[in-house]
Amino acid sequence: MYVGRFVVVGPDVGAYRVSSRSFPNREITAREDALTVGPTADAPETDNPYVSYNCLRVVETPTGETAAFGNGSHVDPIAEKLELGYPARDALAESLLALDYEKDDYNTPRIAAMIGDAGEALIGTVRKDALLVETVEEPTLVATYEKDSPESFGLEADGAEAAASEVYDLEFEHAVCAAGVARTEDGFETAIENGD
Ligand SMILES: NC(=O)c1ncn([C@@H]2O[C@H](COP(=O)(O)O)[C@@H](O)[C@H]2O)c1NC=O
Repeated sequence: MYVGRFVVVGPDVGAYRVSSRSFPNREITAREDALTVGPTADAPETDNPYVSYNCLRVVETPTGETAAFGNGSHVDPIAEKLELGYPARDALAESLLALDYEKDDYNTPRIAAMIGDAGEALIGTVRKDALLVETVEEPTLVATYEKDSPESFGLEADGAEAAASEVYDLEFEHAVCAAGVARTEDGFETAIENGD
């Protein structure tokens, strides 16, 4: 099954996977304050605005650290609103709605998730027909296609590296790269899985 990009999030661990038919030559790199999806050195040039973006950011909010992740440029306003102290629900809903679903051939939804340092976790998506933002108590998945409403998902990983490799290895077709994030006693740890 092809579900496109997806996030999984629970109170302690989260992950984001890029699956792609149209632009598989991509990788995640660690920048100073973000994990970024972008083309590999040998990738053909593209002007597709949805190919490169910060997919995961860890920010300081007025109440502690928070990790935000998703499938596009909405991750930045979500992170910035969380830094400003917006309630997590509002940061997700306002940013998803402001940027809205992608105006491509598939009306691709935007998906997002966050984990706060007290274990508060939320997931959200904006589709052509809906805006959904939910608090989650157990690992939950939402994808761009097919599984496009949040559903319970048995993520077993208990660390960032394990989460990135677990979602990368899932059976869903056209895996490209993945990021993982986990809450630890010393703040959030992140990890990247770019395959072989
Ligand atoms: N975020 C991404 O990495 C991403 N990659 C591709 N897209 C969009 O999804 C469309 C379909 O891509 P694909 O056939 O690779 O699933 C692309 O034309 C593009 O508009 C993306 N946008 C949302 O998921």
